[in-house]
Amino acid sequence: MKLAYADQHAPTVDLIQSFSLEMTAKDIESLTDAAPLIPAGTPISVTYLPGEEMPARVAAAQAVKNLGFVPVPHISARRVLSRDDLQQFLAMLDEHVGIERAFVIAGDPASPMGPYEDALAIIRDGLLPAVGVRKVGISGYPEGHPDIDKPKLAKAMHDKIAALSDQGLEAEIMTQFAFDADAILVWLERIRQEGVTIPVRVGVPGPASVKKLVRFAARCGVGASAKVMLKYGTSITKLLSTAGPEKLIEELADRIDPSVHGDVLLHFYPFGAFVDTAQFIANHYGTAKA
Ligand SMILES: NC(=O)C1=CN([C@@H]2O[C@H](COP(=O)(O)OP(=O)(O)OC[C@H]3O[C@@H](n4cnc5c(N)ncnc54)[C@H](O)[C@@H]3O)[C@@H](O)[C@H]2O)C=CC1
Ligand SMILES: Nc1nc(=O)c2c([nH]1)NC[C@@H]1CN(c3ccc(C(=O)N[C@@H](CCC(=O)O)C(=O)O)cc3)CN21
Repeated sequence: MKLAYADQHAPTVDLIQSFSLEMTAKDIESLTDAAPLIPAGTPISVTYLPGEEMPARVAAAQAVKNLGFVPVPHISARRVLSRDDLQQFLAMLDEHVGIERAFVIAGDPASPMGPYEDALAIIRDGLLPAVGVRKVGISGYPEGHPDIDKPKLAKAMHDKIAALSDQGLEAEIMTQFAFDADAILVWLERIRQEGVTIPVRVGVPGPASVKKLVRFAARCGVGASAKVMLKYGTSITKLLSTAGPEKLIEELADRIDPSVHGDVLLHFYPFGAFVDTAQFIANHYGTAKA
């Protein structure tokens, strides 16, 4: 599938082809409204946030599937209360949805709420292929992680890729969102030098008020300094103004060299503004026909 890239600047790679999106369990109505704007077959992640019930997450994945998209349920290892709970969640997804993809992440709790310490523990448990999962997303941190040092992140990435490969599963990286093209490009180059060849979906924010961007950045441990936000195309003094990722995407499209940065796609984080994000993508990059 190729999407038309409507910008004047011809990208060196077709960065926007087959982008992915993210929703929460609360976004089913927005997903339904936005569906005509989104190409069939688009992967749509369903987050695993605290305070959501399992059936709501399953219903969201079901809506994704029914509307013609590919559900990518998230599993937050440290938030899983027991192996039974995880098995139940996966069985519900299998029965009511039918999933071929999932995304595994440790999660923010400082210590595990159940038996799974990290994403690797979920993968190693082997429950995913048993319910038909064939492709698994893992994290990536273009700007590093505030609480996990670089060697630990690199080791975790390699261990997860190896464990997925051992089970015959495909792997891809979906990164934490970032505002800084330089940081993203340097990180991509580094992981490729370290031998990571799997596709990377670079996480970018959807259009949002500067206030919301700064709030989410603080909450997620992402840099949003005055300097970085200026490069992104806005100013942190204009808290109520809206900023989209168009400059960041244009810069990435101009500068990504597949021989250096590998296979790179985009993943949009709407932060609650799902319809606005789908509209933004359709407006800027062409309505998406397979
Ligand atoms: N990228 C994203 O979209 C999201 C990221 N997160 C963040 O991801 C972090 C790590 O997840 P993964 O990259 O899947 O790690 P991971 O499961 O691959 O673990 C890597 C290493 O970091 C340690 N670790 C994991 N979570 C930690 C935490 N909260 N505090 C301190 N050490 C931790 C693990 O024990 C392991 O040694 C979470 O802590 C959270 O901050 C959470 C939700 C979404
Ligand atoms: N470290 C870390 N922890 C996370 O939980 C996290 C990340 N990183 N990176 C990005 C994703 C995206 N995440 C989220 C978290 C919350 C909403 C959410 O609650 N949205 C609200 C409205 C948004 C608002 O607060 O204005 C909603 O109702 O959907 C969405 C995405 C969580 N994520």
